[in-house]
Amino acid sequence: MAISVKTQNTPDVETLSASNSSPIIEAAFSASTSNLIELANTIKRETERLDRYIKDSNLPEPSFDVDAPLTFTKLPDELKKAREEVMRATKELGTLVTGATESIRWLAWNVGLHVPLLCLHHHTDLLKHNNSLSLHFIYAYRIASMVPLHRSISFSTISQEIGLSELNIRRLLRHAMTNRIFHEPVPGFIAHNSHSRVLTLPQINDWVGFCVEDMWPAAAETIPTLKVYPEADDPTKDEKRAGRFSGAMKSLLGEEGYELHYLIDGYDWASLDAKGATIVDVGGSRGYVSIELAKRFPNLKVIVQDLQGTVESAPKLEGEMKDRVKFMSQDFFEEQQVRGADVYILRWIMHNYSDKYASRILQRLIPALKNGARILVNDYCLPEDGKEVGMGEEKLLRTMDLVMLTLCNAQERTVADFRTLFEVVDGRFRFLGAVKAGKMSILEAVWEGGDYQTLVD
Ligand SMILES: C[S@@+](CC[C@H](N)C(=O)[O-])C[C@H]1O[C@@H](n2cnc3c(N)ncnc32)[C@H](O)[C@@H]1O
Repeated sequence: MAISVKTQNTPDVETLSASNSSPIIEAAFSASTSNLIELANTIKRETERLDRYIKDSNLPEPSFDVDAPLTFTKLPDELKKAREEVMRATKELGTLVTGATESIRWLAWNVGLHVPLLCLHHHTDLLKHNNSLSLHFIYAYRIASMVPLHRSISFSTISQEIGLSELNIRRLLRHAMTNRIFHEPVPGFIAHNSHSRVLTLPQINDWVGFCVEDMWPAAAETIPTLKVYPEADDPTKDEKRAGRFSGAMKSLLGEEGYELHYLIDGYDWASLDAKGATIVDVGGSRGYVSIELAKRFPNLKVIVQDLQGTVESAPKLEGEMKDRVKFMSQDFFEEQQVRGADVYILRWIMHNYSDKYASRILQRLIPALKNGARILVNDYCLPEDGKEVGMGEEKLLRTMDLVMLTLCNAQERTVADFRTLFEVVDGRFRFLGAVKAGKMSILEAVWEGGDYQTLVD
């Protein structure tokens, strides 16, 4: 399937700085700045739409109550935008009424009072250092699982259990409460609310641990490290941290925009199914993408590849699924063993590596490719100019890019970066473009070199 792509002409630095000082651009910029009433009206209008939907559908109201739903209700497509608008406008209005000086002061200090927690931006809010401090305490001392769900517990009991002074427990937990994590129903006693209960979920706990114990210290070291190692393109290895990172990333899977149907419905698998195509899921983990594909398309044959340990922990399949979904160990930095497949999928792989290593992954595929073979990359795509996605989503993508630098010496890429990567690896790849699929994109290239036999034999 050919995917069309919008070509981008990136202005060079001189053009940019010249155009930045242009009065026309400045006028357009200030005209596009929302005023307070407009923002407030947007919040009111869109909140009313959400509220109406919740009432009409007899859904529980969002609240901080301990038994309140832990995620905002799943919305029909036409209302998803309303929720995004409420989050965007609330944040913008808060920032405007805070003013530039106070905004920057408190951004650095990180009180973040007007920033909604656990909304679209919660990934980035967890990175703020004072929020990280109180969250780190809760994570490191397992406070969320120590507090009974429907009863309160005193600071002094916690103090006896964990051997920290009551003073320090109180100040750390009362800071967390300013972020709506726990509440103090009577002085000296804390109890769960919905935002603290969420910390008892294992994958959210992994996410928080990964933010406060891996990303937070790593972020503080990033600039000093860049001064010593300006290239920053070799992958880092730490088994314990890699495990927590993987758990944290899996907690994203249930979230809006990451669901598998975006990949399954976002590509023409039906044509491949019609010809009984073979798909190789490179770095396919325990096969959850491939198993879904095989369930939906009964003639596809899928080979899931990963490192030995992961393959050994893959689920044992039964019946005809066992015949169509195979697991094999394959290091993607070694020559690809499955020759002549129709499609090689790289889902959530390339963003883990700098260009130096991502290009090796593509190179190792080449000896196995037949003419016309497709390479599908399912990954985030950075916006080219900040205008393709909303501010919230752009923040998420740009933060993810910094996280990949901080943690893995890796990077997110724009569509143009992916195109260049394929072209630089081998001119016989023809890059076909990208389509947006939820929060990620599906990028496609076709191999127009000879068949693997002629290359290898
Ligand atoms: C971020 S996960 C992506 C998993 C899966 N593709 C998905 O979409 O969820 C990266 C996967 O690459 C695997 N991996 C890491 N290094 C590898 C290597 N050198 N060769 C093959 N697989 C590797 C990991 O075990 C893990 O399953």
